[in-house]
Amino acid sequence: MTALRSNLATKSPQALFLNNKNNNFLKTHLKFLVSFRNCPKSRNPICCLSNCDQKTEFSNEMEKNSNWVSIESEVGDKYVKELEVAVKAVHVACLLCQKVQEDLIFNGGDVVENVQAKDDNSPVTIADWSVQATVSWILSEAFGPENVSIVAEEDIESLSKSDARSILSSVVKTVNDSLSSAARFGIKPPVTNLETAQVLEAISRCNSTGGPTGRFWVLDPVDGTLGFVRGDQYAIALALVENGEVVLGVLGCPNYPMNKEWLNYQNGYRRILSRLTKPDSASWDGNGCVLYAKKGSKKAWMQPLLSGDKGVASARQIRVSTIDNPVLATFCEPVEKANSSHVFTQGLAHSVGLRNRPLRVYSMVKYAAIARGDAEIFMKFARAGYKEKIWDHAAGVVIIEEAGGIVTDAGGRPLDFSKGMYLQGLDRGIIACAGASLHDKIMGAVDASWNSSSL
Ligand SMILES: Nc1ncnc2c1ncn2[C@@H]1O[C@H](COP(=O)(O)OS(=O)(=O)O)[C@@H](OP(=O)(O)O)[C@H]1O
Ligand SMILES: [Mg+2]
Ligand SMILES: [Mg+2]
Ligand SMILES: [Mg+2]
Repeated sequence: MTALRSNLATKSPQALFLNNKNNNFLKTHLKFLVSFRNCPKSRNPICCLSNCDQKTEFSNEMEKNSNWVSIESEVGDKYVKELEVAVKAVHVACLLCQKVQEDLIFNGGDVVENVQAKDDNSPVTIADWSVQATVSWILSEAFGPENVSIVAEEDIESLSKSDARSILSSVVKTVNDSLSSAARFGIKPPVTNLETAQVLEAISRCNSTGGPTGRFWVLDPVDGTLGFVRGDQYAIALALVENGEVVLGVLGCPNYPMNKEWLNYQNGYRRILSRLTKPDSASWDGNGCVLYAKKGSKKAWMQPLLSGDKGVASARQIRVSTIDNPVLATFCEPVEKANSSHVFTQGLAHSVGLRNRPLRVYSMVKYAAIARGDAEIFMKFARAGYKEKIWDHAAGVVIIEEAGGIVTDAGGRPLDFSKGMYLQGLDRGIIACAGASLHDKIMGAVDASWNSSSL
């Protein structure tokens, strides 16, 4: 494992609200009775723990610490528990990442030590491994390890080597710190801290290779690791695939606040700095957001990321933009030219009349921007031979689709999540749009410019 010394830093760096229809979480996990009253803020029925007459020690602790807002649940009965657990796990993971990122960028965290290079020279950090271990542990606890199959990005090969002892102990500490404060999300922490072997086991348990049948989770513990180490945007992406179809998607975007203006800041370092130095600023709405959707519900939701001790609002529905005129549309693409051809998309943008500057943002935050209506088009054209991985797209695709958008390859076919860890058979690139009319225009432009491109 080689330490990554390249210029990573060159850019400087609830009360338990539960819908009363589907409080499976309480029934299956907390094992105590609840009563309901109407929440004045959300007008939804909320779980009123203080009225419980069968409180356990755990529930008392939960009440003290919990500021969890749960699922606005018009999602139907299927996958309710899966969605609740997934959203909670992503909240926990977001807070974990925020802490590690702040430590890395502002508290003198050791970049050389804590950011490593993989064989393909892409970065991996203690946050990537820690999130993978944490989410894997939470899913296994909730559903039983024998029922949980996960396809995820990271493995333990390099982490298990003798020269990685220090980074491994940082991962173990980060996982335990994160799980010990997970009660605020209604997750029961481990009775005692996880041992190193248990953390390694949780990471390596994510060794499913996916496929066309059965059920598996798809996890990108930190998507946009480069953005993460540069103090910029990144995402935590968790999806559930059943019989080759993405049925749930949850996307945590810790640096993408509810207020979209902050996304346009060109300097990620400053964006985070603002959060640290201006917590009371009127225009600063604090933390990031968590988006989620269930296939077929025709609804996608966004919750504010909970910072721990603050009160919270409930989720709100999100919808793609109604803009269908390319002149007014904004398109997103990867920051790194190596990940998608900026030259090709520039030509294409010109040919369809896109005038706005492209929004270059790391990670699946691009999918989030389309789903929230903050941008209209996402294009990714990787170099020939690059195989897109399912964890880089699964959660984002279902969220955009349920928010009213369209995601296909450049041949107009839906992305195929049934062929293992790669998006096999992808035609040229990925195009996500806020609506059918924009999508048609972009598809036409791709066909017109493809043969003259060098891709
Ligand atoms: N060469 C190449 N071509 C295409 N795609 C690649 C390439 N290398 C990496 N990746 C994958 O891209 C993920 C990050 O994608 P982004 O769209 O966020 O790109 S960028 O960071 O904004 O440039 C990134 O995800 P993470 O590893 O989770 O950060 C990779 O899976
Ligand atoms: Mg990724
Ligand atoms: Mg990743
Ligand atoms: Mg990676």
